[in-house]
Amino acid sequence: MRPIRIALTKGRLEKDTVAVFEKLGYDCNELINKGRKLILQIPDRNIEVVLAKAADVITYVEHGVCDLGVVGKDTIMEHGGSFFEVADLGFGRCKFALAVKKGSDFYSGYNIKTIATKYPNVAREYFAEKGMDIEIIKIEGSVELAPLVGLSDGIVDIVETGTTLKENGLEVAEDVAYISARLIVNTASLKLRKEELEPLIDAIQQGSAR
Ligand SMILES: Nc1ncnc2c1ncn2[C@@H]1O[C@H](COP(=O)(O)OP(=O)(O)OP(=O)(O)O)[C@@H](O)[C@H]1O
Ligand SMILES: O=P(O)(O)OC[C@H]1O[C@H](OP(=O)(O)OP(=O)(O)O)[C@H](O)[C@@H]1O
Repeated sequence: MRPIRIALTKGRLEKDTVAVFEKLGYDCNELINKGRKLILQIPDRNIEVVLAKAADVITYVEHGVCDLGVVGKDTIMEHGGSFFEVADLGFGRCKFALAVKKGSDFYSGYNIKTIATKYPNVAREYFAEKGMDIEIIKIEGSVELAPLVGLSDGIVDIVETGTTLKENGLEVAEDVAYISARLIVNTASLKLRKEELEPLIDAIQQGSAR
């Protein structure tokens, strides 16, 4: 049988995830000195770590080629999927928010409002719950630009420190959802490799507790 495989989101969540493994005493040499390598070994635990883009972490876990995944709640909310979310790891904290130009009232007037966002499903669901019709424009990055140049009335985006909003004359109108890194697990793996996975899930959960 292959080693237990964990898909890890590249980028902002990477350092904190590796810190959890280090706290558990795992040999993280390959992870720390990874270069351009994408599959890395934690040799003393017979664990393989796969580095992937956030949405792909879900894909690898859903297909069962990875047993576990570390991914932001933002990605889970946007992409959904069939897996178990087993732990809130408490790092990668930020939020989804509706933001507008400073001093403007998003809800004023009767026109259909336009939202620019990298997260169309999250935005659609948020306004659907309010029973509000909106137009969504998908943007790939630097979403804060959209209301500034007149493309949209507001944005639904990730806010962490609030610096990007502040430096661009925008402000939070409403908080949409709390975000943090989550541990996800393939549904079949949890049954078939229960004896290996349960202690590992518990350990990662404990290692992530501050
Ligand atoms: N300020 C932030 N902006 C974006 N994501 C953040 C922030 N703070 C924490 N996160 C979390 O970190 C995760 C990874 O973010 P990161 O920017 O590294 O990758 P990404 O969202 O896929 O962006 P990109 O497409 O630019 O690679 C996010 O999914 C989110 O859960
Ligand atoms: O509240 P802050 O601490 O300023 O962080 C929030 C910013 O960080 C993210 O952008 P990212 O850096 O991933 O770039 P992007 O806009 O190209 O997605 C997010 O989309 C916001 O723009």
